[in-house]
Amino acid sequence: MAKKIGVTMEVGNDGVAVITITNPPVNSLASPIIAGLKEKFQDANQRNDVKAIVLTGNNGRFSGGFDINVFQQVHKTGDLSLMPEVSVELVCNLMEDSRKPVVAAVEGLALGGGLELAMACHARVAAPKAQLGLPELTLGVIPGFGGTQRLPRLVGLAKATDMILLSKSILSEEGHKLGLVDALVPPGDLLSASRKWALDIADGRKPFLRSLHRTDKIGSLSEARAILKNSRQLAKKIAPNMPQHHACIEVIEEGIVHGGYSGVLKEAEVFKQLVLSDTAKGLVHVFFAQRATSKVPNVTDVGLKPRPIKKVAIIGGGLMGSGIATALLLSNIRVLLKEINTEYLMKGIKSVEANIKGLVSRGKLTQDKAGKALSLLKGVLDYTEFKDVDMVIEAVIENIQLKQSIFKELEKVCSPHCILASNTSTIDLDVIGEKTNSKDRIVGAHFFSPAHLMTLLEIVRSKNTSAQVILDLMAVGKAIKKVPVVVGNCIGFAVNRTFFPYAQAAHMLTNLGVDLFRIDSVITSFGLPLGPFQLGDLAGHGIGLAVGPIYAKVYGDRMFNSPLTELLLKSGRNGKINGRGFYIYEKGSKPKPDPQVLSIVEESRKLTNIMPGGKPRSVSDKEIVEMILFPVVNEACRVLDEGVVIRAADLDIASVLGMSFPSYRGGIVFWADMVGPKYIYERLKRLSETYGGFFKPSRYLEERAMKGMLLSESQSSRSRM
Ligand SMILES: C[C@H](O)CC(=O)SCCNC(=O)CCNC(=O)[C@H](O)C(C)(C)COP(=O)(O)OP(=O)(O)OC[C@H]1O[C@@H](n2cnc3c(N)ncnc32)[C@H](O)[C@@H]1OP(=O)(O)O
Repeated sequence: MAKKIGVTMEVGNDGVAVITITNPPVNSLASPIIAGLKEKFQDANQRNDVKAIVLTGNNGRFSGGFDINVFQQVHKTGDLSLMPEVSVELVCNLMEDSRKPVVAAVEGLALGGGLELAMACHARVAAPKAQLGLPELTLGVIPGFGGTQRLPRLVGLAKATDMILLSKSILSEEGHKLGLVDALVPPGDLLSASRKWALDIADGRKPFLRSLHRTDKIGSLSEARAILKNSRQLAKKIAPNMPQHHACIEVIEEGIVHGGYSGVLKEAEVFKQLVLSDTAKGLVHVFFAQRATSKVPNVTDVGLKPRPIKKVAIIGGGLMGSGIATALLLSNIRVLLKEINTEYLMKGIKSVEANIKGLVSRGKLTQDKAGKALSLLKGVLDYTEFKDVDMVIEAVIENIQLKQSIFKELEKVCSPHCILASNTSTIDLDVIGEKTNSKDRIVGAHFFSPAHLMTLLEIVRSKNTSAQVILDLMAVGKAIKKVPVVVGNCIGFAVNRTFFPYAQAAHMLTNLGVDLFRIDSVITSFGLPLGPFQLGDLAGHGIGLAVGPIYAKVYGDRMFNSPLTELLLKSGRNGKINGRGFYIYEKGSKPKPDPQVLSIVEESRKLTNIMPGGKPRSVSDKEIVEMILFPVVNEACRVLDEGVVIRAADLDIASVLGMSFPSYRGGIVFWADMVGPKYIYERLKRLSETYGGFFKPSRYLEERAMKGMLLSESQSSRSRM
């Protein structure tokens, strides 16, 4: 059945017209809604029986803002005329400048364009816990329905810039204290209180306030300039590669200096420029791609319901096990943490406590909630209590025999409905479950470190994993505030597999004579938070050395063998964990490049002997980015070709959340499509002619380059799902 969407107006005997937006699930402001609002406001303004107006949203949600699908259509077509005229025609003329008072009755959420409509009303009455914010910058644009002008006038400039630049929403309780919300009432009284408020304005018992005309919260010009100066510094820090933050500050400043209406006009102009920016294209893609991950064919569309998961056992209290335990406890799931002896168990419990204390000290968790979370944790040394757990997550070291024996044991001690998950990052799930008869309930739950902070959860399914088990794990993932991405079974799964050439390419470049600290700095300027060498330090070089052979076994034809990691370890540098790697790590200060590493690099260069003519290769920054990230794109192509992910956009989300690939570049595949498959293919081909198989373009890339297709265009031919 088609969903019912539209705008309705009902005029009561009291002379109040209630205009209601209906566009489930979030009442987004799609073009027909905007047309409907214009029509109803025109009508209400003209009708003699209407004294005052209340604007509200159906089904407990005011509005989630402008319809983001329209941005996507504009990106596909380049046609800006798809954007309806709202800011002046509807918001200023029909609403704010209406001679009849308009009151917003806000419940659930008023975000983006939704809050902007509410701010154009002459008062706002809200139910408790309504979410209010202007998150437009996360989509690469700025508020475009006058929000850059009205929010500062309602909550003050400092608070408004903070909310807009950081895309931070607030609850209606805080909004009430700030003056954004005029009255806070129980949900059941929302409409009656709003009607009354509107009539009070109409009859002169309450002030008729137009937000855009207010100046009482802006302060003096010099105060405003000081606040905007701080905002510019903040923007430089949080968004060095994005245009919308600085553009937004310019627009706010216009309104401060030349008045709100001038600000509204500039806002509309800048908004249109930003909609078409690459940043907006990338961020809008990420918005929809993230939501698409929760749609898994034959899992989420076959009428299955997730089973409740209330108690989880974790085997191994190391870095991963304790992080996973923390994430579960914080979402009120009981955890049994199993270790092999008391010493390790105490260590594991202490790590969980430290994770939770860290959140309290950073103000992210109250003491009360911390106490509640820790009360749900129990340490054990055997399997006695495993009989009533709903799920086990194994998080021991990457040792095939050990994992096989654990799963064999789990099959005996757990109930037959219990989900048996492994947090392995490299080992084939089929091999782990080889010695069991429970292959349908064996699944990979690949968390990223630190597991209580990183949001990606790769759910790895083997050919045998049942749809029910995948659905259950997806539900747990969401409950613990992760973004689950379902992937197929292969060495490295989606993220580690796609990014294994990342460090290798960096090692090759260094062995070709390029300064390793320059490589890190070029890659961080591109937008990744850590360059490949610093990332290696963070993971620990011991791990790199241990998993190398596992990758070499299957992907050996396209690996670059660098002696650098081994030499580094020989010199006692394991990375951040022991304070020394490529960088020096001292408590309380930023990592410092260690000049002593250069002699180790020299030794590596001698051993590999790949510098052309024995001389360091001179490369531009652009070449560094290409030589490091194009091999990653090439591997992403193989991941797509083999059907390791359901859709290319899943790999984008996995790269953004698992590797911190910049979201404003849309993820690894989206970025590659923007650069152009043909260009990437040609560059890799030329590089492979000089430097060999490491750069050899994959069949998938070659095919798409030849046919002029995008990498994201085609579905896999050989699905692993
Ligand atoms: C001119 C203006 O200034 C410009 C704007 O207003 S830009 C838009 C600003 N608004 C936003 O950024 C809000 C974006 N939405 C959200 O943050 C969240 O969806 C929410 C907090 C509203 C709800 O979250 P939650 O309940 O978890 O539901 P969520 O799964 O995210 O969304 C439900 C569905 O609504 C869709 N949706 C949410 N907001 C939407 C919007 N503004 N436009 C179009 N679709 C939207 C989602 O795509 C999803 O669709 P799907 O079911 O087909 O996948």
